[in-house]
Amino acid sequence: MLVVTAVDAEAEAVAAGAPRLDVLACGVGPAAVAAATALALARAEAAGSPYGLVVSAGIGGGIAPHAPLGAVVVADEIVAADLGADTPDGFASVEDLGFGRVVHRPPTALTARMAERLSAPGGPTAVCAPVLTVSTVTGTARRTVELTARHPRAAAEGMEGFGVAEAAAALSLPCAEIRAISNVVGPRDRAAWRVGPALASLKRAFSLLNPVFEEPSHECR
Ligand SMILES: O=C(O)c1cccc(C(=O)CC[C@H]2O[C@@H](n3cnc4c(=O)[nH]cnc43)[C@H](O)[C@@H]2O)c1
Repeated sequence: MLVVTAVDAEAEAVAAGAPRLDVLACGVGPAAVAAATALALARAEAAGSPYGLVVSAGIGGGIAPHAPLGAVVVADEIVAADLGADTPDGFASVEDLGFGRVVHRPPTALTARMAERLSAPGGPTAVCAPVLTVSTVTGTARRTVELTARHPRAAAEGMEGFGVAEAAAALSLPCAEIRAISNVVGPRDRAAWRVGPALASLKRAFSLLNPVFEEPSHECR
């Protein structure tokens, strides 16, 4: 399997927890990761050693009350939350508009196994819920209210999951997403960010998840 992160610090945390996995830092935002992930997947396939699963991993914003700082969110839906049109009647997604998709669903059995493993004693607080992908980080109460009204079950926000999922889907591969919570989604407050503890949670999560990724049905090819 291939794990895709945005930045090197996230890739290092994943590799420290799961040293045998292929991990690639592909840049920030859905477009950067979609392009780099598609290239990596296509190259692996052309070389005769295709991947069987792609996982988007990194830090993310936690949506109250679902995901507190340090928690780990496993996506049961990977949602492009701002891909659409602003209209006088509110936001219309590209799916509403009839020319695209805004949700990828990871394999249910895989996300259930991931959540189960993370709930082991000594593991981080684990939540299985939709994770939103945005191109603009939420930084106001108004935007938070708007997003949570549209996605009441969502527990986290990041900037890459949907891009990774689109690349995986282009090669007919399953995709999963995992976010370790570094900040609370809401009015911008850089001083409240806890990036170090979130990276430690990400590392711990991947060390717990190793056995799941080595199970035959999700085996790296
Ligand atoms: O300057 C800011 O206010 C600010 C707020 C949140 C994130 C940033 C970044 O530039 C980091 C983006 C990077 O980290 C992931 N991430 C972490 N927290 C969030 C979030 O609350 N919403 C969206 N993305 C987040 C993201 O996946 C990127 O890789 C700056």
